[in-house]
Amino acid sequence: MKKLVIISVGYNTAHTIYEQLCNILYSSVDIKYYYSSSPPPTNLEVDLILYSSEYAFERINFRPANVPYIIARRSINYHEIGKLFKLPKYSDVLLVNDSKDSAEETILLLQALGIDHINYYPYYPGIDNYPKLKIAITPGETEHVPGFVNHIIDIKTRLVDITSIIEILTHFDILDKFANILSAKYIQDIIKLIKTGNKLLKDSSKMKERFKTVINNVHDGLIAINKENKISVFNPIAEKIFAQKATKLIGQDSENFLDDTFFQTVNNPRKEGILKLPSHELLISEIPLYAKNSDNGKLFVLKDVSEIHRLEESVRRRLYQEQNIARYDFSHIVGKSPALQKVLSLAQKMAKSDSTVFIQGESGTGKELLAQSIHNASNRSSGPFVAINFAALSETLLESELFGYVEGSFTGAKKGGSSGLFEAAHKGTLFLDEIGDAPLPFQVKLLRVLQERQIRRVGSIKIIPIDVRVIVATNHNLKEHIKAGLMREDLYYRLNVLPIKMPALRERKEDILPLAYNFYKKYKPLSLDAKLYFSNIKICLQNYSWPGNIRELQNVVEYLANICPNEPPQSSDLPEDIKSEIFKTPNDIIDLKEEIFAEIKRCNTLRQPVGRRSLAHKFSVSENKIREVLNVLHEENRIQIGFGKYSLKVI
Ligand SMILES: Nc1ncnc2c1ncn2[C@@H]1O[C@H](COP(=O)(O)OP(=O)(O)OP(=O)(O)O)[C@@H](O)[C@H]1O
Repeated sequence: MKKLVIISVGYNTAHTIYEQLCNILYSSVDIKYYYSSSPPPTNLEVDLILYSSEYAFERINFRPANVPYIIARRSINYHEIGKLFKLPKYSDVLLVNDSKDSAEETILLLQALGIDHINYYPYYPGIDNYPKLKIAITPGETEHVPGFVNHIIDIKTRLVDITSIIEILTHFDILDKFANILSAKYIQDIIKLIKTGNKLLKDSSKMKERFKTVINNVHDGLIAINKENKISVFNPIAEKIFAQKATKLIGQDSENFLDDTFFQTVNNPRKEGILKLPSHELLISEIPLYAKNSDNGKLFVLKDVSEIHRLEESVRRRLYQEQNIARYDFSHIVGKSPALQKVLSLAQKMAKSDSTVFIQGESGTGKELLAQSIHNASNRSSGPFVAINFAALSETLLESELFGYVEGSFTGAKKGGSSGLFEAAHKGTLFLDEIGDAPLPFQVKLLRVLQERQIRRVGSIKIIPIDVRVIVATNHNLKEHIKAGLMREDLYYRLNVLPIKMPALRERKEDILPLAYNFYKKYKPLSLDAKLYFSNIKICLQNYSWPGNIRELQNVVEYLANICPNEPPQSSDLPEDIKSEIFKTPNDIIDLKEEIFAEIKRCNTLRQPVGRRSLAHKFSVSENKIREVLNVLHEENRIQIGFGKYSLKVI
């Protein structure tokens, strides 16, 4: 069996990389690992050496003659970085690693991933000038964290990234055999990441959004070409980008598929460039495979440029939220339906007052968007907008998070104590989301604070006055909650001062298409005309009940933009949930459908006029019923619907 040796400075890194590679290669390659305090024997038999970093390569003097080597490119351990999102903006932290280079490299990597709301200060053994900070972040090197730090965030050892793993597989000539496992592992990693994101969902749904941003960062197209210039890897994202199946291309000469323009794009010293395709633009990076000792082909990493813009936008948006700023105002609320316009005009009046607004509405109808808009139209707009989600905060955390605490008030309390979210909202607006989920014992305290407009930090006797405008939101029927003993009646009446109800999307069908166009333009700014894009599925979108409201519509548009990036989707391309609901046709329509279809066909053959009115007359049903039947036939792609007497045609 071929032998691979991992060389690293510390044990943690060596062991983590060993586990990662065993997971992929266990039956085909014999893997061993060594590190500075357990160096490899000089007579070691080895076919390939993997140095964990440039630093390990320089530091550990193990260079057997004629043995090829790879210096690993390493990526952040995506499972762990959720912890960093919880740090407030501009936190000063030490980034602790085993060397200057690795500390600086980790900082760059984290920043490149969009985690740039923190001020990082590198720290490593031997450094002589550093701030004495309380928080340290380290990728698995906890033993180097200095004693004055009292909060260590271990984001665990960085893993070998997919491009280096492909280099290793190529070297052992087993890339073809493992390509599938590799992409499966890669996908598994992403699935794990999504699972972590789901766990965090309990903490906050916003956290999940941020996770998604990171997941998207690893969703790149990959094409590998071996030294004979044949395509050896063509991952699912590349399949989508080029609308080609990997099974057709693997083993083919790359020149038969990728033309000169593709190769010219990366023919520059940076090995990177933008390729303009008719429907979108791609950022292509070329990575030589196993370049150190011999040419073993190359890997191309493809990123959709509009996707990069979208990610940047979304990271920026998250950071705004971090700063307690309301990002949206009434101009961001899309929709002209009378139901929505009525709500907006009421909300604009409410914005001028300082009384508590009580927003009721199903999940995903835009309650937070409305709350932010009210804040921005109020005379508190230059003050903070602080959102608290009761569904996301555990009962034990609530009090300290909201009211703050003093040093020593409970185990784990920070030195010097901390202010709470009520104080953070001083002179601004406090948005209490999912108020129906606030635990009963806490409701008493909340009521007192709302009445007295003053708080006391946990463990303190000092009273702090607060000047906040309160907006609450709920998707529950709180009167039912009161009956069920889940909500205090006195709190309910304290909050229900200016009630306003966000209508569900199915109650304002006129807004569905404008919203869909709006989201599509955001996802694919360079693509097809939005109206044209949705032309085949307009009726389906309008007929669906949208239980998840605008958030669900947003997701469906994103889904379609991925599934049908280059051509307008058909009704068959819609997600299963939607298809199963809208194609569930009532019996009377099924009974009529075939007869009406036969009648249209007969009229078309005889070149006789046929329209809604004549059909309603012939079958003695209302024109509305005929319209429903025609819509079903149209969705089934059996007829075309136009205008006038000859408007109906069998396809
Ligand atoms: N009228 C609208 N125009 C454009 N985007 C909208 C509109 N309404 C909602 N959205 C978008 O839909 C998503 C869901 O909105 P939001 O978070 O405000 O809903 P919510 O009712 O507060 O949901 P939940 O009850 O689940 O917290 C957000 O991304 C928001 O920007």
